[in-house]
Amino acid sequence: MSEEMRDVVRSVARAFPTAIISGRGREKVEAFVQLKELFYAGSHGMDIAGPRIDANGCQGSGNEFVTAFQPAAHFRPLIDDIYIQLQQRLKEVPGSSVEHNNFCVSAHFRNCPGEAWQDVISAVEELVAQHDDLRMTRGRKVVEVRPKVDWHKGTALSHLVDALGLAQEPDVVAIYVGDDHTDEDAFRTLEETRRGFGILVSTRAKPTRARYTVRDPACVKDFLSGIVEWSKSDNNGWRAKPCCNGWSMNGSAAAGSGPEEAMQQ
Ligand SMILES: O=P(O)(O)OC[C@H]1O[C@H](O[C@H]2O[C@H](CO)[C@@H](O)[C@H](O)[C@H]2O)[C@H](O)[C@@H](O)[C@@H]1O
Repeated sequence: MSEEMRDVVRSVARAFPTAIISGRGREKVEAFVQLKELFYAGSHGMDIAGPRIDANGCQGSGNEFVTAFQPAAHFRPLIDDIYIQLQQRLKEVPGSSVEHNNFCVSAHFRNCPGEAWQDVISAVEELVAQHDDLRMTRGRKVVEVRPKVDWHKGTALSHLVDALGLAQEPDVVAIYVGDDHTDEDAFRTLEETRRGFGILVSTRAKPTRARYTVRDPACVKDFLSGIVEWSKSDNNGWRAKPCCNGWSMNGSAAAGSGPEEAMQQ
């Protein structure tokens, strides 16, 4: 993550509750992003943590994160075992690699020569077939083993909205930005619950449940900067709150339009 992107994400998180929801293990994402203002959901949302909140609902002064929710915690021993087994099975497949993401395991084939990627998929399929409580999902040049629980990036997003007490708030709009196949779960959830909208990051036109598309991370940064500017305007109802669940108000009032208008700029 560039420093410019980190700065703008920090500014967004200081204005509104902001989360990173990723397929990676949570601590990897935290180490990569390095922002204590955020909520983090690793393992496709199966490992959720956020900043410590004090009794008044304000963000505490410490840097420590509070682990808030791990809906597949009991799967951890099985996932550890699957990681070892997959390493064993794929050690002869050139270019393959296996990654432990806490509550799921990724088998990568991005660097496989020729048709070797098919061996990766076959190995994962065979392993998953031996366990009724596991399923295989696909990402970009990666297949993953996940617990068969009804939990994904979309349910994690809904959980955060509920847990932060925002579900009943009028005029709250959740915005989810993502570029991966697995982000479609969150786009779909927002569309179905009408809690907000998704933004797909892609240079190619493709089927998506996201309402909008932007080309690349530079466009995402511009959009987030627009959100930060809008947050300073009188149109932002959160400005009336002294503090709330991990964000605090700062910056001066400025004329601005809504998030959707920022999207279209
Ligand atoms: O954060 P997400 O969009 O949910 O991505 C989750 C995956 O992230 C990592 O894979 C991605 O980066 C790899 C290179 O570092 C690339 O080969 C892969 O195509 C990308 O999806 C992570 O390695 C995977 O385990 C996660 O599933």
